[in-house]
Parts: sequence; C-alpha cells; structure tokens
Amino acid sequence: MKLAICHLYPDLLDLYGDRGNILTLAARCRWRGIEPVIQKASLGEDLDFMGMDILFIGGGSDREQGLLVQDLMRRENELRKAIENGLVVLSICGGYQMLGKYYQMTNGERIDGLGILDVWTIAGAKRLIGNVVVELDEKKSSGNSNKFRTMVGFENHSGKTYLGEGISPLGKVLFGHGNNGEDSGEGVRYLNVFGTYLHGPLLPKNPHLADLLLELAIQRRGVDTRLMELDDCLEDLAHKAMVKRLLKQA
Ligand SMILES: NC(=O)CC[C@H](N)C(=O)O
Repeated sequence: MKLAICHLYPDLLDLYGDRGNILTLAARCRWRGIEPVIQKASLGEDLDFMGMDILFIGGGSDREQGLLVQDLMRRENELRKAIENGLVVLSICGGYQMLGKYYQMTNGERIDGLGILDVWTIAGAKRLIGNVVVELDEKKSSGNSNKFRTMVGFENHSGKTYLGEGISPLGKVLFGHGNNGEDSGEGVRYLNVFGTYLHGPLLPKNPHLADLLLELAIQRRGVDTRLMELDDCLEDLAHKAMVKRLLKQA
C-alpha cells in the first residue's frame, strides 16, 4: 500500500523544524510496510488535492504568510473539495491560521485566509510562547492507539485564534496558552482537518496523533485495517515525563 503525503510550502512554512512531522509520518508508514510517497509543493506548483492522502502545512512568520497568501487563495476550491471529501490535513500555527477566515497582524494589516475553518486570528500585544500540555477531546482524537489523552509541544505565536459557533477546540489547555490564552482551548478539528499551535515537531512527541492521521487516511481509502503497534517506549517515556514535569509547574 502507498500513502501520498504532501508538504505544502516547505520553503516558506517550516518554522522550528515542523518538517519533522513529515519525517515521522513517513517513518511510521515504512515501519509498517506502507510506502510513503512524499510530495513537496510551493508557490505556483500544481497540486492534486483529491489525489493525496495527507496534507501538511507548517508554521511561518508573518512575512512568509504574506508571501504565500495569493498562491494559497488560488487553491481554495480544490482544497475545500478535498477536505469535504475527507482529506486528512495537519496544519501548524501559521498554516492553521491560514485555513481560517483571516489573520490580523500586529500592524493591523489583515492576511486573508481560506475560511475553511470557522476561526479567525488577531495578533495580541505579547507573543504566546512556551511549552504546552493539552487534554485531548475524546471524540476528536480517538483512534486505535488511544494510549494518551494528552498532546504536548511548544508554542510561539502572536496570533490569538478565536473559534466560531460551529467548531470546538481539539483539546483543553492544562499548561501553556493555546489558541488565544483566554478560553483554555487549543487547536481545532473539522472533518479530518487538524489545526494546532503546537510545534515540537508535534508528531514525534505525540506518536498517537501521527497514527491517528495515518488511520484516518487509510480509512478514507476504504481499507479496513488496524495499524500494527510500534515500539514507542522512548517516545512514550518522553511524553509522560513532559506532562508530569509541566503539570507540576501548573
Ligand atoms: N509559529 C508560527 O507559525 C507563527 C504564526 C504567526 N506568524 C504568528 O506569529 O502568530
């Protein structure tokens, strides 16, 4: 079996090594005998969203977000269609913001978003920076590997993201700021689209989430299979240690 994984704007949205999410998905495929077909695409390059299984969009600075917005807007219809068809998307920070309605930067200028997620972002006076522990919403994150109900990482953003009526957070912040540092929410899930502020990279620190994305992508293919368990003892130890250390500080 092959899984098509696309890294969109790897040259512009790759803050804090977010490409590690692609490496993690690819490795966890290979360790199970699934062939990952990795595609990278940036400004002006053609993409077939319906032909891919997982789309990844990383984080970036305000400047880079401004550079790619026109290109991203041109892709709206195709991307929206694929998302409504169940395309699995992981979007981190800036990438997450740009799937929302807009991102208003500290200078008051607004960068339009795709409006696929019912969220909007307004830059605050101070950056939200630091380690984060999130208690995942059961319904939004349950898969075969439910070993952890937590998600860990770090955040560094000026944008504060607010959620509309029809969408709720991916989880509850136990340590750190999350979407906006005000309502204890972090991230969102809409259909198979996951948005989060957590860098780390996210997936090596949360292998259960990597497997959830892979499961969803395989299920969308109509393949009824359970992913083989991997030996994540080191990752699990690191995850549990981070949760324990940070919650002691909370
Ligand atoms: N880490 C990021 O991707 C930052 C996103 C956006 N530039 C902000 O500062 O909020």
